Amino acid sequence: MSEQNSRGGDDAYEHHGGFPVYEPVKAGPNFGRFVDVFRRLQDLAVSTHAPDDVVDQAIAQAEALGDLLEPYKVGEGKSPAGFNVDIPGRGSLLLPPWTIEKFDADGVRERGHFRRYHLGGNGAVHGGTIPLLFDDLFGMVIHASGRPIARTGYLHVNYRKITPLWDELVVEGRVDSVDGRKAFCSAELRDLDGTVLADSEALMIELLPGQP
Ligand SMILES: CCCCC/C=C\C/C=C\C/C=C\C/C=C\CCCC(=O)SCCNC(=O)CCNC(=O)[C@H](O)C(C)(C)COP(=O)(O)OP(=O)(O)OC[C@H]1O[C@@H](n2cnc3c(N)ncnc32)[C@H](O)[C@@H]1OP(=O)(O)O
Repeated sequence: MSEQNSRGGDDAYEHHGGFPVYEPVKAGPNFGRFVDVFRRLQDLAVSTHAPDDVVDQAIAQAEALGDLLEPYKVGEGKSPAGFNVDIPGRGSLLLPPWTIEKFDADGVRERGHFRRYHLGGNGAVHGGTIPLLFDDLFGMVIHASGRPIARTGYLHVNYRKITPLWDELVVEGRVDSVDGRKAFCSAELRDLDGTVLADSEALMIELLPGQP
């Protein structure tokens, strides 16, 4: 069934701007573990200082792994990475390993942690990782609200406290108001005591037909 957009259109193509209509790519039973193994390697790649011969062995083994996987490369929208909401970070290594707790029209909440890979300085999460979390959340907020596909016009982040690695944290966002194609959104990142570590406001702009 097609849905109406803010201009009253009801065409499925219009709903997706210039995006292709993706079919869900279901992950196999071992894909979550596949992602976990690579997350461990990402952490180790940025937290080890191994002797040269060990680095040489790691290069050889990683190249062998690359050769194993290379024949299975697929285009955008054809890999389970990024499309499986039951896997932390939807199975995408770009995203931190957060899990969706709430996904409905009045907002989206996710719970998770940052890892060594996301280190900035002096034990804190890298300041560029937090906008990534918010930006992706706002994409899902738009999707959950039933609005047509949108891109981020602006994303403002206030860093209120140091965000720690490894601690369980919660992020929650919603659409606050809508003006034609423009959806004004907000979100907060909190620790489990409820302290706000960062908050964000974003303008999500509905794509016109054919816009990439
Ligand atoms: C991916 C699928 C995964 C599926 C998995 C399954 C479930 C998950 C569910 C959902 C998916 C979840 C996540 C998706 C992933 C990521 C989401 C993040 C989204 C992004 O990460 S996306 C990348 C960063 N994003 C860009 O790469 C945008 C580059 N940009 C443009 O592409 C154009 O900019 C465009 C097309 C946006 C607009 O262009 P345009 O020409 O159509 O429109 P125009 O400029 O006229 O603006 C219209 C009105 O917005 C006002 N306006 C514009 N910009 C403003 C600003 N900065 N400040 C204040 N107002 C602004 C104007 O003033 C006017 O306002 P008014 O109408 O009142 O005059």
